[in-house]
This record gives sequence, C-alpha cells and structure tokens, in this order.
Amino acid sequence: MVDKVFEKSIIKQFEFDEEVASVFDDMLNRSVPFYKEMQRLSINFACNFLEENDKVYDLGCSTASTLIELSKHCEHNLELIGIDNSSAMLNRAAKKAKAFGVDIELINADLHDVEYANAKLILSNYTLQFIRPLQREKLVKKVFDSLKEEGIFIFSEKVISSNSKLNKQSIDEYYEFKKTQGYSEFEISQKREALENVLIPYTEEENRKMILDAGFSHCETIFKWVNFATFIAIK
Ligand SMILES: Nc1ncnc2c1ncn2[C@@H]1O[C@H](C[S@+](CC[C@H]([NH3+])C(=O)[O-])CC(=O)[O-])[C@@H](O)[C@H]1O
Ligand SMILES: O=C(O)C(=O)Cc1ccccc1
Repeated sequence: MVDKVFEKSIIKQFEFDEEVASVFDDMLNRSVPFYKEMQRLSINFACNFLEENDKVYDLGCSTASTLIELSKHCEHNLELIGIDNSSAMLNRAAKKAKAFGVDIELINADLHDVEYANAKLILSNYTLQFIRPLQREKLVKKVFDSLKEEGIFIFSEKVISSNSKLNKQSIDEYYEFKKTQGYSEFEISQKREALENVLIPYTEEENRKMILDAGFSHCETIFKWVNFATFIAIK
C-alpha cells in the first residue's frame, strides 16, 4: 500500500501504529535514500562473517524484510530472531515470514528488556535513532556484551552534521530526495514535525564514539548518502 499517512493534518507524534505499519515497506523505500542498496550491503557484509547455525538478532525488525532477505541470501542455516515493540509491525512480519517460508522467532518486547545471548550478528537498521540518548548507549553496551567473540553489529542511522551549514544543506538535499519520491511539501513538513523529539539523530562521530566506548575494537562506515549512514562494528 502507498504511504499517504502525512497527507492529512496530523496532531500527534510519530508512532509505529497500525496506520504506519500498513504502508511501512513503501514508506521506508521512499523515505530512506538507497534503502534497498543499504539492505543489500548489510546482508552481504553480514554473510561474510556468518557460519552454520549462527544466532542473528534484528533489533526493530519491523515487517522482517531484512531477516527474510538475509535468509534468502545466506548459504547457512541461521537462527533468526526479530524484536519489535509494535504489534502492528510484528503481525505483518509473521505473515511475510510465513509467505516466504522463513522461520523467524518474533518477539514483541522493548529492546531493553530482551536477553541477546550468544549472538554472532546483531542488526539494527534505522532503530537506535528512536532510543533516547543514555538508554541508547546502555543498549549498545548490552549489544556488545551479548555478542560472541568477533561478533558483529551492523546498524544504520539518520545522522546530523556538527557543521551547521552542511547540516542545513543535508536537510535540503533530503527534502529534495523526498520530493522526487512523490511526497508533497505538506507531507514532508508534517512528518518532520511528527518526528520532532521522537527521532533523535547523532553525528557520525557520536555514533562511532558510542560504539568504541561500548568496547568494540573496530567501527567502519560501509555506506553513506548525505545524512543516512550504515556502520559495521566488530567485537
Ligand atoms: N524501544 C523499542 N523497542 C522495540 N522496538 C522499537 C523500539 N523503538 C522503536 N522500535 C521499532 O523500531 C522500528 C524502527 S523502523 C526499522 C526498520 C527495519 N529495521 C527495516 O530495515 O526494515 C525504522 C524507521 O521507521 O525509520 C519500528 O518497527 C519500531 O516499532
Ligand atoms: O521520513 C523521514 O522524514 C525520516 O526522517 C526517515 C524516516 C523514515 C521512515 C520512518 C521514520 C523516519
């Protein structure tokens, strides 16, 4: 279904409710520049580290697109676990996983409340940005502690620039991108307002610091388009 959530006047903050979930795949494809390419790269980098029966978590799995694609592309059998606290998203995830014949354990929980023991890979594309600072650092430390030796954490985030001129230009470039995807100025500004204080982006440097402070030995940006970045961290 096509995303028309912000065509009408919205008074509430952005939420991953039934309305958003019903158009979510379209929303992500049209709102995150190079979403498919970023997903392809996350999966390729992940596959290179994975072995038979490895445990993989996706934090904020939404409709489970990434885990389904991972299982299609990886030659090994994997234990796939998707976590999200939106029932509307997980209902769709369950239907999609069934339709694609992929076995995924779906857990409806807050990311802070789950134990991620013995993971080889933890994925989290465009989800940490919704976790409040301090809690975010705590979660990343938990991710580090849960990974096996040489385990990897792949995550993507909307980022900001510490240079105000570049930051403004990045926002302008992003809005131009959204216009090319068919969103009107009204929809763009409505969504921006709804995301205020809900989506809290860090700079690329703050993300890297958070990762290294948690104990990871390496952090690399494997993809970046203006203010959207994908990182790989190695324990
Ligand atoms: N505290 C939380 N606990 C659990 N889930 C949460 C929490 N906060 C947010 N979520 C969940 O995180 C997901 C973020 S979307 C991820 C896209 C996906 N990774 C994809 O590549 O398809 C990104 C976006 O919409 O920008 C939503 O499904 C929320 O319900
Ligand atoms: O759409 C936006 O304005 C964004 O900032 C990115 C985004 C994409 C999908 C859900 C939430 C935020």
